[in-house]
Amino acid sequence: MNIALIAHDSKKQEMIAFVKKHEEFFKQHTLFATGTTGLKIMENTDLMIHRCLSGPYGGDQQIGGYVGEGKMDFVIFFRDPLTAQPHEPDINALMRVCDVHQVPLASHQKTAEFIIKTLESEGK
Ligand SMILES: O=C(CO)COP(=O)(O)O
Repeated sequence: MNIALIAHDSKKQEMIAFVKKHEEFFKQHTLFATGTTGLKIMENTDLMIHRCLSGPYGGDQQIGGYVGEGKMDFVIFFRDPLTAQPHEPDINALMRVCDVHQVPLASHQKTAEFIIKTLESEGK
C-alpha cells in the first residue's frame, strides 16, 4: 500500500511516537509524507519516506494529487484542530479529494490505530 503521513507542528511528536510504535507495519508499505513530517520521521526511525514539499508550500496538494490519481491508499493526517493554518484551503482540498475517491483518511491517532489494526488482521 501507498501510505501518506502528515502532522501539523503540535502533532509531530505524537506522529513520531505513533510511527515508531507501528514501525514493523510501516516497513511493509511505501511511505510518503509532507516535507517536515517526513524528515522528522526519518530522523527518528529506520524508515524510508518519499518526501513532498512542506505542507504550507504545497505538500498537502501534492499528496492530494496522488489521491486523485488513485496512487494513495491511506492517508494518516494528525491535524491540529485548535490552531489556524495559513494553508487551510489546501488542507480542506486534501480531505475533500479523499472523500471524493473514498480513500481512508485518519485525522487523528485513534482512527489511525483502528485502521492499522484492521489492516493487520487482514494480513495487509
Ligand atoms: O502543514 C502540514 C500539513 O497541512 C504539514 O507539513 P510539514 O510536514 O511540512 O510540517
